[in-house]
Amino acid sequence: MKVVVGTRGSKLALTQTNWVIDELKKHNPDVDFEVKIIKTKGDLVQHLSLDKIGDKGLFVKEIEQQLLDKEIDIAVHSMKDMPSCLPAGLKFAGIPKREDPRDVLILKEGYTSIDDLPQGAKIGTGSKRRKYQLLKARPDLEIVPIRGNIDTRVRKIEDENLDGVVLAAAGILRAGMSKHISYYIPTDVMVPAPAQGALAIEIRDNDLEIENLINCLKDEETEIQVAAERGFLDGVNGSCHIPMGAYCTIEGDNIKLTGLFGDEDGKKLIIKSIEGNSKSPRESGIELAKLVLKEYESYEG
Ligand SMILES: NCc1[nH]cc(CCC(=O)O)c1CC(=O)O
Repeated sequence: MKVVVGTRGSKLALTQTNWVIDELKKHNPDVDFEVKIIKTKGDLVQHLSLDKIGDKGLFVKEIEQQLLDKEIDIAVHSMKDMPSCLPAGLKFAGIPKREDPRDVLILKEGYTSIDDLPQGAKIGTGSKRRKYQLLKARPDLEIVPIRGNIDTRVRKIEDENLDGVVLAAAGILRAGMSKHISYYIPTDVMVPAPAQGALAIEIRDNDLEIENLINCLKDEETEIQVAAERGFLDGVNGSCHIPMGAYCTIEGDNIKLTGLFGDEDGKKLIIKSIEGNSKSPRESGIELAKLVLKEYESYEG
């Protein structure tokens, strides 16, 4: 059997895709895998701020079309880049074990955490979720909008004379760049993006053969976390124009889900947690979203 795996061409996307293929090969030594790199709209507008172009699915549409057209059999993405709804005819296969969900600071030499940054230090990030949570901890910081792939963003510390940048631990770790990490931001200081650190393996929804092939990678705890966090995302109808995040932890049959939601300019920023059952994580996400939206409507500041 030959299986074609579609992916974006960024270093992170290729690393993630090769990881998936290597894992699948361990369980299916007789299958031939081929990587097909696909350019997406998101790759073509690297210079624009995501806030300005940001329709959902910027990095996935072209890849999904190739799945539907049977040009590829599997697409590998970062789950956090996936819109809530997949096109008709596609679905997620089993979700592999999540990488570290936290955000990290990559800082200029000498600095080691949020607390020892000098007054007014310049930190680069294009994400409102990261920006307003950083400002909550350190209102004096100057947040500088940046974009680009991981290498580019790390390089901007020197090129744009920043004191640091915020990135997902997962991307840095997968890219083998852990030595750059100065500080892991605790999830109670910075709520991660929904499903940050998890991979999405997308397939045709009637392709049983491929679905079974991927089942060996499935991690049940990750699937529970992703269902809860993406339930929250759907419930608040989140986008990249507002600060929004969600993080789920599991203890036995119980889950704890924390959601973050705010307005475009960070004046309202709500963080709320609920407990729920690990058998109905998505329902907890939707319930938390309702509670957060209610609080948002009556927010006094
Ligand atoms: N928004 C781009 C993106 N999509 C996935 C990751 C990192 C890997 C992950 O979160 O799974 C990144 C980079 C980042 O946010 O630092």
